[in-house]
Amino acid sequence: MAEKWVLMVTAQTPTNIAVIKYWGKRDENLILPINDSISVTLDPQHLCTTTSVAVSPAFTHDRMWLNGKEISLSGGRYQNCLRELRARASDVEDEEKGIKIAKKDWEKLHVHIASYNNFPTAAGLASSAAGFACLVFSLAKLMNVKEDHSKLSAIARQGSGSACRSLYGGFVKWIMGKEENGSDSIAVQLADEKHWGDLVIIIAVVCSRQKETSSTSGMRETVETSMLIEHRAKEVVPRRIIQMEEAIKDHDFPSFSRLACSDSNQFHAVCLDTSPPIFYMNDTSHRIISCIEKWNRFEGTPQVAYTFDAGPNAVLIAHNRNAAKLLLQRLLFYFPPQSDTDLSSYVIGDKSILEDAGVHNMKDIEALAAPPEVKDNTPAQKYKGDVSYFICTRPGKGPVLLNDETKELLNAETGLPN
Ligand SMILES: Nc1ncnc2c1ncn2[C@@H]1O[C@H](COP(=O)(O)OP(=O)(O)OP(=O)(O)O)[C@@H](O)[C@H]1O
Ligand SMILES: C[C@@](O)(CCOP(=O)(O)OP(=O)(O)O)CC(=O)O
Repeated sequence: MAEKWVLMVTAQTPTNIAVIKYWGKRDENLILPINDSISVTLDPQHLCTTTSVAVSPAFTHDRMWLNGKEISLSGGRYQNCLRELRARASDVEDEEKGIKIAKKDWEKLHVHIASYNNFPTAAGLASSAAGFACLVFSLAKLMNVKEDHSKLSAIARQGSGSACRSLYGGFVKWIMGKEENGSDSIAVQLADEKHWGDLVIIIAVVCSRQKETSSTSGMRETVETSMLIEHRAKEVVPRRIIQMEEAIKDHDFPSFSRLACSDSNQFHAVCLDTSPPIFYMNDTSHRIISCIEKWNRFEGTPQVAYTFDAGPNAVLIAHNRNAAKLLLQRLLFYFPPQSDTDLSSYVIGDKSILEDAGVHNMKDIEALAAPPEVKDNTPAQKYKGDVSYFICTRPGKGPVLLNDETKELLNAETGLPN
């Protein structure tokens, strides 16, 4: 009877978008980068991973289910995270359930992990970042690992580099570090999500199919073949990191925007400088860039920043709600949905921006006027159906424990997926 218990923890972790990009490793196994990077954590209300982890003497081996399907934990990245966590586990006691786990028992006990992403996996929406951050955060709680978030970030980093930045909310810097063992390659919070609460983020999901070149192999090929990457890592990024930290501290949107857009463009330029070249953006991505650039120039000062990760999806950061409203009107004007699409599934997340934009139904989209920056004599071309959907969100908080039993992904008695 005593051996039948299951102890479980459930947590939720956000994803993040880099505004100064990580691209290139100096150590493939430990996942040590060749430059610092800075990201904005996205509101977990709209994009997040939920993970339940459980331990029981009845479990015969470590197992994991991702979005309902069992996946193998034999990969080096999962193994590295599990090993690092087990090595730091402490005594655990649950008086209510009469459970006592001694520190040394963790080496023999097995865990079950069930995780769910509320957005497409491996589609360039940083599922690996939220996923590994959540795995490490929830297991650390289960195993009573008494280390701070920065130390945990160094473990999440070994699952996926960008995951280390998802251990914090708001604005986060991943310090590349100098040590060979990676102990100083950690994430730190620059400012929390309330610091610059005016920012509104709209993601244009251009394509949610799985991508051709993963970030991992893409950056390896860049480091091996690009001549530009060294200049970027050594000369350009260090200066941009200092400027970006200043811009965030001072709420200086024009600098923030110029740095974020330039850094995204340079990241895609080093991808193009890779042999064979890597194309992550497509025609729709390029059209979105042109639309933002034209508008920012017309206004004389940036209204919106754009940034693209290893895929065609655009992440657009608007200065404030008014800029977000004008942005959404432009996006819906150029990229209206297919006629059979439902507006409520075309713009998801924080739908209040849609209200601000005065768009309540498909007719309102058809009635949108061409933006004033479009020259009168050239009719604006529209690209119906080229965007799958838009997600409206904002900067958000870091990982949290969930105490709501209805959110648990594993059965409290069997430890198997619900
Ligand atoms: N919730 C999760 N828990 C644990 N691992 C996850 C989770 N979600 C994704 N992963 C891991 O991350 C991998 C996907 O990472 P990949 O880098 O290919 O895509 P992505 O993170 O969505 O895109 P990108 O990093 O370019 O933004 C999955 O195959 C899986 O191994
Ligand atoms: C373009 C990026 O999103 C690259 C992310 O790369 P990953 O963190 O997915 O790569 P691995 O460390 O190999 O798992 C830029 C960024 O997030 O900084």
